[in-house]
Amino acid sequence: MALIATQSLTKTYPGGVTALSDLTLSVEPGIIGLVGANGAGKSTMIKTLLGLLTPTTGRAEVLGLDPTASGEQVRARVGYMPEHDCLPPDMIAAEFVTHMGRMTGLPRTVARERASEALRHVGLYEERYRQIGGYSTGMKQRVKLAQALVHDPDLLLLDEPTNGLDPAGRDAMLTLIHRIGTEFGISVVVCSHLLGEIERICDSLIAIEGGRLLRADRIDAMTTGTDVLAIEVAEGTAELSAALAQRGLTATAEGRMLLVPLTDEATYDLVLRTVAELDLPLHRLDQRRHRVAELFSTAVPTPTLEVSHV
Ligand SMILES: Nc1ncnc2c1ncn2[C@@H]1O[C@H](COP(=O)(O)OP(=O)(O)OP(=O)(O)O)[C@@H](O)[C@H]1O
Repeated sequence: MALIATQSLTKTYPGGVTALSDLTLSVEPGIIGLVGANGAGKSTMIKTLLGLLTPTTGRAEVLGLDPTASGEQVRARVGYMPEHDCLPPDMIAAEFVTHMGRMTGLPRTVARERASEALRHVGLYEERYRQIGGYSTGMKQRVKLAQALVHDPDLLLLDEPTNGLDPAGRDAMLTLIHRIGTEFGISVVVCSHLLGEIERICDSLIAIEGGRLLRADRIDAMTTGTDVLAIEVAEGTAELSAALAQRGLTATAEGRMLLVPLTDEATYDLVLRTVAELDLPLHRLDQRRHRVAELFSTAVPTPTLEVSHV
């Protein structure tokens, strides 16, 4: 069974903005990145999956349930971390998370135990009796994550969990999300406009732009090998390029690398032989892989979408 599936999902807000347009996708359990520039429709997608927004047309399915018809059942099995600050500053973290547990229907003592456990998982156990208002931004994000975990969900929907964090805080949050996804066996959908940072912790990606689906697939399927061979030598790049040309291989320079078309296995041998004959120190020889960022580069420029350069 798919973790999440949508068929022609479209959401137009009353003002006329179409935030999601004809989205059809299916993703398997795991850690899934929902990536797109600001305004791409990520939050709308999350709220639709939770049953908080009703699709204008089309349908969604989460854990085999229709969130429009069975919103409560979906929310009983899904934890949600909203994007914006929504924490009561005067409340003690342990009380707040317990309260959120009670809201999901847990008995008082169970909710209290689960709250302590969730706060331990996010690294706030020692600080759990402090008022939330005195917490740092990173700690507040962790409380939001703890309340999403308190009822032991099967799926977490995290809306921009690294928002407002410095690079070290972002790293720590991503490591924590990865741990939750891998060690606890909970599937996670993590929204971000920063492709580079979530790409490394996710198994799959849903890439959207202007409400339209660019691609939903496993990351390894998006980064298959290209038919280009990248060669880097410590010195003698021009010399190598000329020698390759003599052997019928047209090399294009890209920074310190030479790129040659990879027609078959013989191309590797030809390059290796040429490098050896010229006695050049070879730094790198590998088949170029597609990068996830290429998904976005063919579409309308998205200045707010930061991509990794690997
Ligand atoms: N309640 C609403 N009423 C009208 N338009 C809305 C509403 N919420 C969102 N939108 C619009 O829908 C589009 C998608 O917004 P959404 O918040 O889903 O995008 P996002 O990818 O989550 O962006 P961000 O990262 O900035 O939150 C935007 O053009 C936004 O202005």
